[in-house]
Amino acid sequence: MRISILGAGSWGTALSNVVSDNKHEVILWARRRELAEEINQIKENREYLPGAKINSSIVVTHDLEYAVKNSEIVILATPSQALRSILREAKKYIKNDTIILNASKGIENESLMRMSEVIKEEIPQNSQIAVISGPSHAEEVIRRYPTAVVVASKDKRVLKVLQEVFINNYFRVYRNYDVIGVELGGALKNIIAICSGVSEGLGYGDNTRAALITRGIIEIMRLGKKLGAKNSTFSGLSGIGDVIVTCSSMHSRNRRAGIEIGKGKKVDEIVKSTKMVIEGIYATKAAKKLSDLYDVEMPITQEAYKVLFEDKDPKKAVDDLMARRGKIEVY
Ligand SMILES: NC(=O)C1=CN([C@@H]2O[C@H](COP(=O)(O)OP(=O)(O)OC[C@H]3O[C@@H](n4cnc5c(N)ncnc54)[C@H](OP(=O)(O)O)[C@@H]3O)[C@@H](O)[C@H]2O)C=CC1
Ligand SMILES: O=C(CO)COP(=O)(O)O
Repeated sequence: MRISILGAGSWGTALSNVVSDNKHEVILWARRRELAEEINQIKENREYLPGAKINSSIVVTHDLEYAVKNSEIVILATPSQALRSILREAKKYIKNDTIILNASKGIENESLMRMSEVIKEEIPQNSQIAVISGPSHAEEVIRRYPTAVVVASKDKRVLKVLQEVFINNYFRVYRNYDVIGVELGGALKNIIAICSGVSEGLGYGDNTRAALITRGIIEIMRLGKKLGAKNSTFSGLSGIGDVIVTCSSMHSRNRRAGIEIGKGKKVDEIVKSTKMVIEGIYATKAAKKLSDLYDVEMPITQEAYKVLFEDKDPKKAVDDLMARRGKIEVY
C-alpha cells in the first residue's frame, strides 16, 4: 500500500520505519525542506531520533501534494495543536476513500475536540477515520524493541486493514472500537506524566509516582465516562499502559519537563529550551476546561493547571492534594 505520514518528528519517523519494515511504500512529509533533504541523504533523523537509521526505501519530502496524493492511508503524526492547520492544507489532496489515522495525542485547546473529531470536522465526507495509541516511545520503536499498541475505529474493515499494515514481530497491534476512550487515554496520560516528573523533581519517590499513576487513571476514567468512553478501555494499552510508560520512562518529554518544573524551572523556559512538543501542557489546559464544564472531579489535573498556568509552587500543589479530606477509594 502507499502510506503517507505527515510529521517528521520522532513519532512520524518511527512509524514510517514500522510500515516500511512491512514492505509498504512510505512517504514521510517534513514541514522543513532542509530536514527532508537531510533525512533522505543520511537516512537518519538526526534532529529527533539521533543514532538510529531508517530504511533506505522511505522517501522524505517537503511537498505536501506529492506526499498525500494517491495514498491509501494518511497518518497524522504532528503535534495536536497543529493538526488542524496541516489537515486544512492537505485535505484537497486526500481521496474520500483514504484511511486517515491519527497518531497524535492531544485535545484541541480552542474547540476541546479530540483529534479524530477535528479530522471529521475538516473532512466530513471521509468516514474511514482511526486512531493509534499506546505505550510506544519512538526512541524504542525505531530500535525495534517489542511494543504493543492499539488501533481504534468504528469501522471493522478499517481496523483489520490497519492491524495488518502495522503488525510485525516487534510491533504488536490490538483492535478496539472505542475511539473516544483510546484517544482520551493517549491525550490525558501526558498530564499525569508531567505530575510524575514534578514529584521526582521535588525529590519524592516511588510511592508518590504509584499514587499519581493510580489516582491519575481514575481521573481519566471519570472524565472519559462523562465523554462517552468505555471504562474498560482505560485498563488497556492506551490507558494504564501509556500512563505507566510515560510516568516512568527516561524518554518521556512530559516527564522530563515535569522534573524540571519540580526543580524550580519556569514552564516558559522549558518550552523555549526544546523543539520537541510537550503535549501535556496543552492537555492540562483542555482537561481543566472539560473538568469544569462537565463538573468532573479531577484534583490532580486541577493542581497541574495551577502549577503550569498560575505559577503555583509545585510543593504546595502536592501538599494541597495530600491535605484533601479522607475518602472512600471509589471511582
Ligand atoms: N515521540 C513519541 O514517542 C510519541 C509521540 N506521539 C505523539 O505524536 C505527536 C507528534 O509528536 P512527536 O513526533 O514526538 O514530536 P516531536 O517533538 O518529535 O517533533 C515535533 C514535530 O512536529 C513539527 N511541528 C512542530 N510544530 C509544528 C507546527 N506548528 N506545525 C506543523 N508541524 C509542527 C516539527 O517540525 P519541525 O521539525 O519543522 O519543527 C516536528 O516534525 C504528538 O502528539 C505526540 O504526543 C505519540 C506516540 C509516541
Ligand atoms: O506518548 C508517548 C509514549 O507512548 C510519548 O510520550 P512523551 O510525549 O511524554 O515523550
